[in-house]
Parts: sequence; C-alpha cells; structure tokens
Amino acid sequence: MIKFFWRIFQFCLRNCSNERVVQLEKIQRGIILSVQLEPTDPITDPCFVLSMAKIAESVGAVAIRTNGREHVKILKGKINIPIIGLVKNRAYEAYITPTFEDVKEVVSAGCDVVAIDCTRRKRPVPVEDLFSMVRTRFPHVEIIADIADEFDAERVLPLKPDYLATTLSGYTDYTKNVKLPNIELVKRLSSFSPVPVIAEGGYSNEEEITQALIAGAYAVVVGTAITRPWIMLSKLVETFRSTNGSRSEKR
Ligand SMILES: CC(=O)N[C@H](C=O)[C@@H](O)[C@H](O)[C@H](O)COP(=O)(O)O
Repeated sequence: MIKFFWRIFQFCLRNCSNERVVQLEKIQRGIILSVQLEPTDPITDPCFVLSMAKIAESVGAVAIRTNGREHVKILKGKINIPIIGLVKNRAYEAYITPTFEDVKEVVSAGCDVVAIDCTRRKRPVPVEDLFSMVRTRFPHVEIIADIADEFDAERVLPLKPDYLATTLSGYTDYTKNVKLPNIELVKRLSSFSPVPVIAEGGYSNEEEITQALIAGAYAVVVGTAITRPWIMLSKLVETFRSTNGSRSEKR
C-alpha cells in the first residue's frame, strides 16, 4: 500500500511544473471549425453557431472556436469536442480576450480552451499578468496564444502557452502585407516551437490544409470559408448585378 502511494507521489512530482500538472493537449490533431457571429453580421441567431458546430463534429472536426459567452453557453453540453472561447473586445488594439474579465466571461460559460491575443499591440494588461491570472484561477483551462509573427511567438513562449496559433498574421500593422494563409509562418514557428502550432487565418481548401500539415501544423482552423457564407454569396450577387447591369446597358 505504501509503495502504491509512493509511486503516485513520484508520478506527481515528475509531472508537476510549479502548480500546473502537465497533461495531454485537450485539442486533438485535426480541423477546428471557427464559427463566430458579431453584432454587425446579417445573422445573430445562436442556433446558427450550434448547427454549424454539430455539423463540424459529425464530420470529424476536433474543436470549435467561438466568440462570446452566449455562443460558448449554447454549445456547452451539446457537443463532445472541446470549445475554444474568446471575446472580441474592440476597446483595445490587442482585441482577442485581452482582459481577465473577458477570460472569465467565456470560462464561466464553459469553454475548455481560451484564445488570447499575444501580439505586441497596445493592451490593457501585460500578457504575463493575464497568463498568470488564468493559470492561477483556471488551471484546467488551456491557452492558445494568438500571434501574428515569430517575434510575438518568441515573446510569449516563455509564458508556456499550450498552443500557438497564427490567427493574427495579416491583421496587425507589422504583418498587414502578408498573403493569407501564411504557411511560411507555420513552417518557421514549427521549426522552434515546443508547443503545437495551429494554422489559422485564410484557410479554405484541401491544398492549403495539406501545405499547412507539410509545414508542421498540428491542427488547422477553418472559419470564414464555411461559417461566413454571406461573404461569398454577396460576391456572387454583386457579380450577377454588375454583369446584368452592363448587359442591359448594351440593349
Ligand atoms: C483576425 C481575427 O479576428 N480572427 C478571428 C479569430 O478568432 C476570426 O474572425 C477568424 O474567423 C478565425 O481566426 C478563422 O480565420 P478565417 O475566418 O480566416 O478562416
């Protein structure tokens, strides 16, 4: 009996780094569906989020990334894959879950993983303090560090995020000219990152997924291409209107 407890004690010692028990990643390798509605979108019905998430799970997606308390809540208990929660807090330049209040909002709604903006843009709380608060208060929640380039990654890696994601490449002043999806960034990050690299931002087809995997991606997030159908549809409507307009002018 004593031996048994001694083994457990040794196992805990081996697997504890400070207060955090090292565990397997919650997110498995695969496709993550991002389904996010904002107040300015043509649809705001949370049922859309739930339906998209269920479709994603039924075809083998490994996680759902969604924004805001209401959308995390509607997914909780209805799907059996991890929920990545975030809050788009537009009051700050670094706008993805930049405050502890934002983190609390999605964690209390039940997300398993929280995405945090780790770019070097203006933010309300130093990212070190935010990580420390999340680790202390919510040790069961994993953190995705959303970054824009490898310098952001180097800055945040000492804080031991659970994953790096290329989410913000193309969306900061210092990356605004990069072409998406930024597969080169996935490759560079994968060459030195000790944590899994998630490819995110502008992925829409099989070829890009394959390239991301070859570059070393652990998982790939697909969003707009699937869950913002109004963008594609409005382009088709516009094409029809302008083509039809120039045809009728000729008549
Ligand atoms: C830049 C930013 O705020 N990205 C957001 C992050 O959560 C989402 O709006 C994106 O849809 C998501 O990153 C997936 O990317 P894409 O929609 O390109 O597949």
